[in-house]
Amino acid sequence: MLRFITAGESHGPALTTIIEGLPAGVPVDIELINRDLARRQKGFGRGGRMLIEQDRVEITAGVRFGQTLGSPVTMVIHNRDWENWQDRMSPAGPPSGQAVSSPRPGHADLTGVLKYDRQDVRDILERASARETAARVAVGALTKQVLTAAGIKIIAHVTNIGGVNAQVASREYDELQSAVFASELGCLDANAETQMKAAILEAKNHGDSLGGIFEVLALGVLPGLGSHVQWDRRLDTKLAAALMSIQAIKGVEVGVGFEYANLPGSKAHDQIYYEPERGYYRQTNNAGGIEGGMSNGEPIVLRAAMKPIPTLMTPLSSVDIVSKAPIQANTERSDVCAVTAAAVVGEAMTAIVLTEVLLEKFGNDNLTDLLSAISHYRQRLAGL
Ligand SMILES: Cc1cc2nc3c(=O)[nH]c(=O)nc-3n(C[C@H](O)[C@H](O)[C@H](O)COP(=O)(O)O)c2cc1C
Ligand SMILES: C=C(O[C@@H]1CC(C(=O)O)=C[C@@H](OP(=O)(O)O)[C@H]1O)C(=O)O
Repeated sequence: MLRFITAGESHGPALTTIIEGLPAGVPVDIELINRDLARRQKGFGRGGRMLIEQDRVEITAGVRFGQTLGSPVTMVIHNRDWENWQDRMSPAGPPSGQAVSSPRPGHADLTGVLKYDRQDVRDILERASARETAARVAVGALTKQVLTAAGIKIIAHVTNIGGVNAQVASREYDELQSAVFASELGCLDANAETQMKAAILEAKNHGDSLGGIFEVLALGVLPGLGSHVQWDRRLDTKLAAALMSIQAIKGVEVGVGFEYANLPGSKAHDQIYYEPERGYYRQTNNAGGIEGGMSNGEPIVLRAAMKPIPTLMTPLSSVDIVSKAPIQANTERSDVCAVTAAAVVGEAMTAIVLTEVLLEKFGNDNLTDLLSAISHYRQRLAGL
């Protein structure tokens, strides 16, 4: 079973993750992990923190001479900002600086202090912060190296920011990837991107914030990953949970998603065809590559909606947790819009889930056996 956890506070010394269940023999390219970490830091509308950090991964277990060993892999990403926070984040104390007593609507602050019996909102916001997603992106970039060996490619792009929608024509993967990498917002529509940037700037000037939507595409996915036989083994269950687990994600669609509600069955379902040299195929992909909780061999298409960033420089009303008097919410340094970063995290979470179900189906001891099992399965499906 592939599993991972992360640890680390936003302004603590480092983020750490342990991943267990990766096969031995996977070639590990650290620069590909660093490339995704750098992509996650991008995006017009990010706050001052991104000028401080230059995320790079350090692998401290489970990899030797550029290959996984089959043992748990540990990765560390150091927080450069820690240097500025050592007194306020000291594990040993004594407390320094003022406790934060003004919880922000939309953040974990108020419910966190109540649930965990804390008197300083910082005790909650440090871990609730999406800084943690840097560790997830490192895990995703590592699992992508298994997926690449199996011929599976993933890319995410931004389709909406603050109501400005991108028009996107379908393209080959390599073209998609270079267009996403070249765009400041990770958006495939240059005109929409200009309007999105103007909307972000306007929000910033008003002390406001914006959310949006990103789409994740997974190409080359074999049919039969996930299962219809149990609720928690369904691929759509796992992917929706993985995307929903990203801070500020409030909606997930598979394929045409909510649009299904407006379509009759005759227009909704992807009809099935067969050609000897191609096998089974569909001419449409409303299902987004998943039927009955299993991948069906068509591209997987997912969309996730992100709410606007909760920290506002023109703050919302709140209540002081000590005096209980009305107060303005805390105005920490903050992003104005982080949909571009969230898209990279979505790509990582999708990679992790697809790797999990791939390894569940074909075995996770070593890469050689994994690729043989995949090849045998492909041959059976091709009727050889
Ligand atoms: C990449 C990324 C960056 C974020 N940056 C900020 C930020 O700078 N300020 C902020 O208040 N929230 C930010 N958020 C959102 C909060 O982390 C999130 O709203 C909060 O943890 C509460 O969780 P919830 O929105 O899922 O309920 C960010 C989220 C992501 C995914
Ligand atoms: C640090 C990151 O994102 C942070 C997510 C975040 C939040 O509340 O979620 C708040 C901000 O942190 P800070 O208070 O240090 O400026 C963001 O910068 C990151 O993405 O690496």
